[in-house]
Amino acid sequence: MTDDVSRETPSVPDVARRVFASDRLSLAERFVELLAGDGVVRGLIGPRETPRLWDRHLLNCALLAQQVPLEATVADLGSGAGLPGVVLAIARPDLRVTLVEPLLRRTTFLEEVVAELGLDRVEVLRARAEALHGDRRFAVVTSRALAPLDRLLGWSMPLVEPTGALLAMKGSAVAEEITAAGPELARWGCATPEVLSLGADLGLAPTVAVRVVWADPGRVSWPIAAPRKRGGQQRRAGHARGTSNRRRGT
Ligand SMILES: C[S@@+](CC[C@H](N)C(=O)[O-])C[C@H]1O[C@@H](n2cnc3c(N)ncnc32)[C@H](O)[C@@H]1O
Repeated sequence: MTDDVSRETPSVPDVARRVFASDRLSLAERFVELLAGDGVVRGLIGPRETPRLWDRHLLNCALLAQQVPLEATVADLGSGAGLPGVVLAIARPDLRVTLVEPLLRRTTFLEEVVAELGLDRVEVLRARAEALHGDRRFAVVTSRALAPLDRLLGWSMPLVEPTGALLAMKGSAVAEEITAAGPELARWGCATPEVLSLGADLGLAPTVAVRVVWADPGRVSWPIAAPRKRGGQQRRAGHARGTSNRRRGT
């Protein structure tokens, strides 16, 4: 860390008052403090991110909340320090959020954050996404900075309910990712992805997300099996390796 990087908690921007309900804003502020403090000290957030915790992290993750149906179950894959999962839980207390993260250092931080903020509808699972295949399904499966879309489909779609959606935060290369994922989208039986540009109405730099749903929800059977690769063996998604590594909590 260079000396010129401020570790001070950034102050709340005015726009945050329009993004978070008044009774949830203090939780968002506390989460920013935790990220700027322990999150940086424990190496979960780069010190250079501290001044932009609101703009680059909290606010754009909160924009995703508008896209999640009422009282939905949400799995946030590769949650890291809680982005976007913890922010969704703060912004939308009606949601049931499962934070899925394989690294102990990160799940320990997540459990502390959940306890400190009193987020009683949030569970922390120390697991890789694949370890939940065949075991759990969710209305919405979110992620940010986890993997390119083609790989994300294989990790996420077995967890998506027939009428649910994958909702991934992406960067400006989203169109290229969708093109590259063409064969995987077809193989999994997904509809054409929808690209969302969020935040313009609030004067924020656009946050880009992609939503992927099943093309034919009526044909999605359970457990959702990985579709056959040309010339390859079909394998049951529910028997993904790593299940023995799945643990609740730390
Ligand atoms: C680049 S970080 C992104 C963290 C957070 N989503 C964010 O945007 O700040 C990717 C995270 O995904 C986790 N991860 C990697 N492979 C995974 C998998 N197969 N299933 C679930 N999480 C995974 C890593 O441990 C890491 O915490």
